Amino acid sequence: MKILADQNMPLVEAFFAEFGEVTRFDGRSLTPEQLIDVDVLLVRSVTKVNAAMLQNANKLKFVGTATIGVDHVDSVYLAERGIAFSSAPGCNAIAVAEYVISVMLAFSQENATPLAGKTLGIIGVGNIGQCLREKVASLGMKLLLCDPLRHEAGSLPEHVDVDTVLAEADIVTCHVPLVKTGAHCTKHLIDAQRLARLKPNAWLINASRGDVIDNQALLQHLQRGAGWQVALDVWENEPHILTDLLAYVRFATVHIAGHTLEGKARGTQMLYQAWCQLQGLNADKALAAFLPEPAVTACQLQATFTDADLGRLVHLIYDVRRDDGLLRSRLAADGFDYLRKNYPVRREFSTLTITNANDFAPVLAQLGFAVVATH
Ligand SMILES: NC(=O)C1=CN([C@@H]2O[C@H](COP(=O)(O)OP(=O)(O)OC[C@H]3O[C@@H](n4cnc5c(N)ncnc54)[C@H](O)[C@@H]3O)[C@@H](O)[C@H]2O)C=CC1
Ligand SMILES: O=C(O)C(=O)[C@H](O)COP(=O)(O)O
Repeated sequence: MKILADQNMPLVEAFFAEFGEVTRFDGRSLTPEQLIDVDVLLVRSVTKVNAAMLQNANKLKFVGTATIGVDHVDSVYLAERGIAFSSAPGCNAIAVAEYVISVMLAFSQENATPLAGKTLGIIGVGNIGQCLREKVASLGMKLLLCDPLRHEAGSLPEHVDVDTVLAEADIVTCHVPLVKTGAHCTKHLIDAQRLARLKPNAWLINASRGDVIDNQALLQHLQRGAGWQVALDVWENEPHILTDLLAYVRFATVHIAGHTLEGKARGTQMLYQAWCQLQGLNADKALAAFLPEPAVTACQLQATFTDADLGRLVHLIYDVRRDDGLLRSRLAADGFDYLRKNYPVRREFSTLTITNANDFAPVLAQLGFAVVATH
């Protein structure tokens, strides 16, 4: 059996080698010819899987994307061809939520203003939005939650509309899927008019898809002097991003919000599980067996630890400024995709065990750290 897998997907050999021969490909330059005689295709977000790509796929039984987003896959076409399809819902939700927390704490430090008391607006309260909502629950922030689909389904009674979020939140973060048509279209959900609703000193974060915010409109607002602080992980027209924006964006990263080692590896594991289910097999391989020991695993707090140290602790595990620095120093020389492919290892908060947390135990546990109870 032939398995074709994106070269940026970890652990494919560990999970899939028992089923056949694994060959790797470059996600952006896959051609239809490479799909001849292939049984299983495993992609990431940069590969368009559609009728044109699959025109020569004579044996394809299964397509898996090790991502949350599915806007690059024509799932209707796959269903018509009888090709099974699976994505990896929630695989890197923790990573994206931790990216947002790192951004907010960095903004908080740089502006010498605490997060407590601020209003955080979350647009899209699915796996990522919900994970973020839970992680920040002990930080003393007021939350405004916007998800019309969940509201209509009766699972988010506290929903507020997007215009209210934009007008009232101090921090706005986007976690919607990219949907290009229909009543809940999200392409340019935040357009020039909606941007104009933002508070003068708002912090705006996008780690969903670049097209959700009209990048030209954002640039024009910022050039005209809008005082927002902006963090963009995703951009319109990746990898050829609007570089004029960089001068106005405080934290600019190369679509890596979800790229913890755990998040990427979980994506592969979920495809392995989906493939096993399709084959009627037991999925008995565990992810933990394949993950390396993190470089830092334990941290003991001192009695002098205060609220102001929370940012330092979070940034010990993940500081968005590292990735902003990589983009700014290396984008011109190396390019967007090279930086994504060679992304330095990043681990989740849960890999750090904290002792002596005392009064900070609840907030740190809520954020996702492994807190050792003290008596
Ligand atoms: N930057 C990165 O590295 C990553 C980006 N993503 C992006 O984040 C998106 C969201 O991920 P999840 O939360 O896991 O997806 P999800 O499908 O669990 O949740 C998305 C939520 O957005 C809501 N939604 C849809 N249209 C909306 C609208 N017009 N206004 C407000 N809410 C709306 C849905 O009802 C749903 O609850 C993904 O589709 C993907 O594009 C995901 C992972 C990593
Ligand atoms: O899961 C998603 O959706 C994402 O955006 C990924 O985390 C990042 O995409 P790729 O690494 O697959 O390009």
